[in-house]
Amino acid sequence: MATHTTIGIIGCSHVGAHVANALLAQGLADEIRLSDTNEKLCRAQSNDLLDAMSFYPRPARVVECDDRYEELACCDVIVNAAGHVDAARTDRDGELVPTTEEPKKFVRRIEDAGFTGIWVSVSNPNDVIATEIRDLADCDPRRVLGSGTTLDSARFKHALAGATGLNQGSINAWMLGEHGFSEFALWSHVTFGCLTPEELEAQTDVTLDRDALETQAVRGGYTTMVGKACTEYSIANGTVAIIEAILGDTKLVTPVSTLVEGVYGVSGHYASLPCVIGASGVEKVIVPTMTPHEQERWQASCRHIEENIAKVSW
Ligand SMILES: NC(=O)c1ccc[n+]([C@@H]2O[C@H](COP(=O)([O-])OP(=O)(O)OC[C@H]3O[C@@H](n4cnc5c(N)ncnc54)[C@H](O)[C@@H]3O)[C@@H](O)[C@H]2O)c1
Repeated sequence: MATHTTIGIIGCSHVGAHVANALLAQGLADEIRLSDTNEKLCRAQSNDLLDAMSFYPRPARVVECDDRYEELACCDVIVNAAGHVDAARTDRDGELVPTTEEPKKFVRRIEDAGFTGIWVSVSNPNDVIATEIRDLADCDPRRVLGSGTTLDSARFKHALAGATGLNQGSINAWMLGEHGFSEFALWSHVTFGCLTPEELEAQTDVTLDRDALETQAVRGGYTTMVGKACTEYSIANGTVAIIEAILGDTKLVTPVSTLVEGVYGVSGHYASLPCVIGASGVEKVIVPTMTPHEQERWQASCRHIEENIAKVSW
């Protein structure tokens, strides 16, 4: 673990503020640097977090940086949660044009000010924005990752736990491809404890409706969105799990959006695959053996990301 950990957060509305709170609640940061173009919001979030300091396990500094992005260059990790979630009311692709405008305003400024840490991008469309940040930073791709299907894989486990009555922590289940409607469940690698879905069905009275469970994972965010116009708890905790793996160099294996290079015919942009996360960021991309059907779905999902990338420029 770095001796003095400083985490930057760009965009401190629902997601950014929850990331900050979760980091402080877990005692993972010595300093949090908040940036938001909405200065009133940035001040309010800083003040609210400082008001909570008595209840966190250890003291930390919270620094309000507004849009003075260079002040984030000293961070170990920068979380990008700058976005326009209102444009994603029915589909994350709604944010394609407004949210790809944002990294152009800060990535080069922060890199040129000497940032050498890891970018963890949460903003949507997640794979497009992560590709953009890496292109703008023009850096080792290990230094840039998107939260990708971290959240969707947690949603898949939520659905599977509901269907089986088993604890989510005993379920190993992955959504891969785009963080969006084209993603797919890697059913060939789902396990309950050490049982395959077929073994579980043979030994219990559980019957898994695979299509319905996958739909719950893909569409589950919109159950939350219709009620509160954002999603925040799961993504914030998932992002903090990634940050913890970077700070602690823990070699966590988790699905994140990473630069795809020659995976089942796909190259040149970000999409989610299982990755080993450590101090350098994405330290290894793991390519699971996919069935022919999963390969087709992976390629179709990546085509959707490529079509979106072709619609914007940076
Ligand atoms: N990857 C995931 O699983 C996941 C889950 C939930 C939300 N999201 C995405 O995360 C992003 C944030 O979500 P939210 O609900 O907090 O969105 P939001 O629209 O409520 O807040 C975005 C914040 O970013 C700020 N901002 C915009 N441009 C900025 C810039 N250039 N510099 C600094 N601040 C800037 C805005 O002022 C605003 O406060 C959105 O893109 C959303 O779609 C991703």
